[in-house]
Amino acid sequence: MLDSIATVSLSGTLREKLEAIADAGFTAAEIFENDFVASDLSAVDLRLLMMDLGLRNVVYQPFRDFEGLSGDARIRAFDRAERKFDLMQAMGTDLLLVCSSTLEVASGDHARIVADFRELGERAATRGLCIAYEALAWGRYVNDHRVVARIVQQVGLPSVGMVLDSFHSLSRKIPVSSLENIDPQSIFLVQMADAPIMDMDLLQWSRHFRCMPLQGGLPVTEWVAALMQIGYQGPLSLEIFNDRFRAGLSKTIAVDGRRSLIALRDDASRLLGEDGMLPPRPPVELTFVEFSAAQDAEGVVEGMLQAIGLRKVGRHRHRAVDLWQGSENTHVVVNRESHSLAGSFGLMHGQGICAIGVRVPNRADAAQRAKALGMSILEDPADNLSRRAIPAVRTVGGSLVYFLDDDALDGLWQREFEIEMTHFSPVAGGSLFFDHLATIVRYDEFLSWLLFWTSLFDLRACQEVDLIDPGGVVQSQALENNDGSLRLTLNGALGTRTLASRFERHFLGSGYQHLALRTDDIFACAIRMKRAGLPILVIARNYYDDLQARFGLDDAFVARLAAHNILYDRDAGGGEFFQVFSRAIDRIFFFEIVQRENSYNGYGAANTQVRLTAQRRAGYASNTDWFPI
Ligand SMILES: O=C(O)c1ccc(O)c(O)c1
Ligand SMILES: [Mg+2]
Repeated sequence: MLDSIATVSLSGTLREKLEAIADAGFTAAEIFENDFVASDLSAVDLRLLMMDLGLRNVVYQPFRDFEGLSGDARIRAFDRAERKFDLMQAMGTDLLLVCSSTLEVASGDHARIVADFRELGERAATRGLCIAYEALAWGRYVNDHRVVARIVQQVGLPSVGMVLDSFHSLSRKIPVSSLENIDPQSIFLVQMADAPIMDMDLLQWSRHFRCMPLQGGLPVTEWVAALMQIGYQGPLSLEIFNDRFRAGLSKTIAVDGRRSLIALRDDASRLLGEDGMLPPRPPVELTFVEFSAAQDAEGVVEGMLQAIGLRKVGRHRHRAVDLWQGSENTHVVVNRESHSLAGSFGLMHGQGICAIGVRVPNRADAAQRAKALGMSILEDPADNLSRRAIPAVRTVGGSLVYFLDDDALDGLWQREFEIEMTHFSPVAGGSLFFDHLATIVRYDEFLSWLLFWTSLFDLRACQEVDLIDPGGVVQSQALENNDGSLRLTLNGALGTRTLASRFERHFLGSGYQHLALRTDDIFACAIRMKRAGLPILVIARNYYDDLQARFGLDDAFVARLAAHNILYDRDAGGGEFFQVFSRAIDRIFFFEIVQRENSYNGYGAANTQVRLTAQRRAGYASNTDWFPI
């Protein structure tokens, strides 16, 4: 099958778009009319450029408001089509996409529409060209691919077929099973787009929020599986109208597009019970996080870890790297090597998390999947703390994810570190476990991050929520695996005045903004942190009054929460959530301590405006604080 993408999906000039498309490994492209009209390339230039780039021109599109007209308007529509045929022959494509009419003056009479397409098909055939009819979800009379299939069948010409566009069909909830009745020979092109589930006007949804497969919530995998099952072997072509893609880098978006199609085909063949084309998504669990602390002469990172209640348990045998633990299986590496990836990362971004390690069943398979998805793999990074080769993948923001399997983990810490505490015992107040990692992502990279994680690992994308920062709105989406052993949040700001955007400016890009550690006793932890002098984010009194009214909490409990600046949330099932935040290191990185009770599964979104406002206030506070945020 050809992998294709419509030029409308990317930013840039037509030439830039096509170069990015070819570089990403696509073998075909759709030429969107507006891109051609605005270009200084002639149709012949375009043909030569695409030939040079090794791209097949699968379609010229869209041809609008053609069918159901009468009199002069009909004659004009055919004249317009002939001009497009001239262009197509010069630019080297044999397919014109005709999307269903939105015109009020047009007729919806099927016999007339069939007659129009028969005549258009006959005229196209004399030039060796073909016509593909597409039902726009908001087409005035024709807005369902089942109707298009009937019309195409009635036209009965080999030069007239259909375009199936997953968005138009799935946004209208047309059952995937309807594909079973379609003759695959009549499908001239399949356009692929996913979209987040939203209840909105179809045209607006389509023009602004389409996204790539694996970035949205439509059943696109089932859709492709159904197409495979009826024997469709033509191109799959991404056609994505998305505001963020138009603002993003064409190279990045094109690479994402290929990644999305590779994962989609693999998922679809697995759904059909066939072997996949790449190793399957491995189950994952977060096993360590690594801080870059080469520039941290004052030991602020370690001071905070200590105050929170992690314990330093060992030192690397050959490197300036310390090992900390919060529990038996919660490892935090503090890397003070300046001549290292961690050191370079710290120079560039400041102190923070430069790598994480995840446990997978087989590290080579995980690396092979990442590679097949076009991700950058370091087979054995120089920073690897082990003498065994441990592959790592580079995230969208440049930090690393190490793949560790049981073989790599076997004796890893004991072998490589001088361990002072062979049997880990937690400090008073109990163990600390990884809860989640919050990432700040650039607005135009949000969907790239989403695709990175969902194509690589088996993670569920939760419903996106809007967080209100005093400086603007932040879009937030959580990704989590089945048992919660890997939880990530992606947070992208639309404006430039939020805490998230300040992070971007100080950090220079996308990265981890805070690490949430889970305790079984938040009050004990809060007392310990206070004694240790950890600067805690101060929460305003109004919040606690509101909390009491909202949940009917008793005075003593609310007083305890307030005394320790602990935020509280409760879900419909009686699950409870407690959160407390540290101030930030270098205006960038901070810690959150949480406690989850009764299977609370959220992230305290209801508290986020209060937290972000407190952080904003702290930002104005005097610089005499330990870590001014
Ligand atoms: O939004 C549109 O107008 C439009 C045009 C062409 C397409 O193929 C499509 O899916 C949508
Ligand atoms: Mg389309």
